[in-house]
Amino acid sequence: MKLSLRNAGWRVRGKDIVHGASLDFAPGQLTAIIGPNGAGKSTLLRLVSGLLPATSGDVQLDDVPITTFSSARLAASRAMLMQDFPLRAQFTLRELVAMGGQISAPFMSAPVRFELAGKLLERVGLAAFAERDVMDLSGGERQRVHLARVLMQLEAAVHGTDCPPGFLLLDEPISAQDLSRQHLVLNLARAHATSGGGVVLVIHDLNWAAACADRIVVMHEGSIYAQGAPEQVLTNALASHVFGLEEGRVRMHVGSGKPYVLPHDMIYQ
Ligand SMILES: Nc1ncnc2c1ncn2[C@@H]1O[C@H](COP(=O)(O)OP(=O)(O)OP(=O)(O)O)[C@@H](O)[C@H]1O
Repeated sequence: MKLSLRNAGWRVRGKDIVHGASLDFAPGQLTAIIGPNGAGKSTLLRLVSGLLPATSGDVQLDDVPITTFSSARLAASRAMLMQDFPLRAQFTLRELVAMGGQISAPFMSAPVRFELAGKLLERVGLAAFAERDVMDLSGGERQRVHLARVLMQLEAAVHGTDCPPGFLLLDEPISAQDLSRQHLVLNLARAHATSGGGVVLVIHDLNWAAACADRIVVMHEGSIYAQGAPEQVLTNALASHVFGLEEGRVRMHVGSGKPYVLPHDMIYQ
């Protein structure tokens, strides 16, 4: 399965928020989208998901416009973790995660659905809270239960088959996580790619982007400014032009060969 933007854009109130975006997302590949606040990253991801219809160009799954897909086929093909994740109803964590498969795998039996939900809760480090009310979670825990829910959406759709899962679209999935859970979440994203699913990740932390991505896409003022392997893209020239950092902030990590960024000299008085 291939997910593509073809010269896609979104315009509102006479302003191009995203314009002329052309990108292909492949199974097995993890793409990180980086860029300053307001650059259009979340809008681009919402276009990729089909949740936001493009006002110009096209978004395609296997060369077919995404707008023509049934909701069940779309739910099986891609799942999106939003930046904010409001919860208005009272469910246990297991129930919420199990609901992730309702549209993508409508014929899965309840016992199988609940068992798979339990396994996903284990993977996001929340097994002990499976029967707890979702309203009683911390911000970081809530973000991870929603990650389990979107993983459920994709994995339930291919459960018991040899088919790879669909595209996992994550908008700032580590924003509420401590350092070890950041690692856990990004490892889950990587595992999804290793199992044959595609991953597209909006992320502010340039060091995590460089460490975990096969490809970095840089958004700047609504356009795709650069794309490629982390070491090709994350240069001093880019850090200075796009992020306004002083020259010399980007270094190469000797062991991994990956770039890393030191945003400032830390001065303590
Ligand atoms: N409905 C809307 N009407 C007008 N402007 C909008 C609308 N939605 C988004 N924008 C503007 O579009 C720009 C891009 O928004 P977007 O959320 O895609 O940025 P982003 O790169 O994800 O930013 P951040 O890093 O701050 O999350 C912002 O300047 C935002 O204010």
